Amino acid sequence: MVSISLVTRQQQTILFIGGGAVAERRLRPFLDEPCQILVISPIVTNAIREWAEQGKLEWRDVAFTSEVGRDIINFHESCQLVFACTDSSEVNEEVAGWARKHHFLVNRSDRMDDCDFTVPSTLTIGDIHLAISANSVGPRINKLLRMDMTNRYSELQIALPSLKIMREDVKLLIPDIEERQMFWRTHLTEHTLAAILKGEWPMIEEKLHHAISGLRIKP
Ligand SMILES: C[C@@]1(CC(=O)O)c2cc3[nH]c(cc4nc(cc5[nH]c(cc(n2)[C@H]1CCC(=O)O)[C@@](C)(CC(=O)O)[C@@H]5CCC(=O)O)C(CC(=O)O)=C4CCC(=O)O)c(CCC(=O)O)c3CC(=O)O
Ligand SMILES: NC(=O)C1=CN([C@@H]2O[C@H](COP(=O)(O)OP(=O)(O)OC[C@H]3O[C@@H](n4cnc5c(N)ncnc54)[C@H](O)[C@@H]3O)[C@@H](O)[C@H]2O)C=CC1
Repeated sequence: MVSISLVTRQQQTILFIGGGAVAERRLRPFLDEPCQILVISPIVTNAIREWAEQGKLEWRDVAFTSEVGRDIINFHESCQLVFACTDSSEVNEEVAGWARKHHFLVNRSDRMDDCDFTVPSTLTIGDIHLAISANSVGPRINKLLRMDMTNRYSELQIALPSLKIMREDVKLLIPDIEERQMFWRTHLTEHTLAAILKGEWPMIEEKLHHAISGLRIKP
């Protein structure tokens, strides 16, 4: 299993066949991304219906058939990701076969062993995006880990914006990559992280500012 981060494009279509609870959960993270979302399903959840009404996605209230598949190919050329999340294994099987014929990657909600990609639990702390895959150990473990990490790393949120600015400052002040790496290895250590997580960011921030000021006055 390889974890990668997906960057979507405005003209890319993410396709959902089925519009139940699982589709809603998988679809939600795409709402804020630059992409088109197409849902093919006779029935959808209230949330999906509302998103369709608000123009956040396109919903076609039809069952998946090969004719619908042809239509999708004609109008959505750049649809590389397909979520087969109906409550029928036969339909999911048919969708997966159709999608692979067109070289699309498939996620099947009923069979992890027939997925080209799976969906991890995710949490976002400022610019940090953490993904948790448990290789089918069970969604309970994913959820517990996610909640634990959310609590554990919440203090980082305060530090990240300043750290980002400091990184740019240091880049300018130390043009050499190896020297720069040395600077960060010295000043941003495991102990520093532990201190930030304990709520000591103001003190760490001052120390880092001091170290960066030292670079400015170096001959
Ligand atoms: C393989 C995978 C699917 C894939 O990616 O293709 C998969 C498989 C299955 N999940 C099942 C059940 C539930 N899954 C959830 C929730 C989540 N499941 C998610 C991911 C994945 N689930 C992928 C593995 C990811 C990995 O570990 O790498 C999350 C992260 C993302 C998301 O789904 O959006 C999200 C956690 C969100 C969080 O962080 O809280 C809940 C709800 C809950 O727990 O609250 C329930 C129970 C209630 C319900 O029925 O809804 C069953 C049926 C099991 C059975 O029948 O017993 C299967 C099928 C099976 O195991 O075969
Ligand atoms: N991976 C996961 O996290 C989980 C996976 N599952 C699996 O996912 C399946 C779906 O779960 P839910 O969303 O809870 O079911 P659901 O019953 O809420 O939704 C099923 C959806 O499939 C649609 N559908 C049925 N036939 C269709 C067709 N021919 N074409 C297009 N759409 C069609 C229905 O209109 C409905 O919107 C379950 O049957 C189970 O196999 C279930 C729970 C969790």
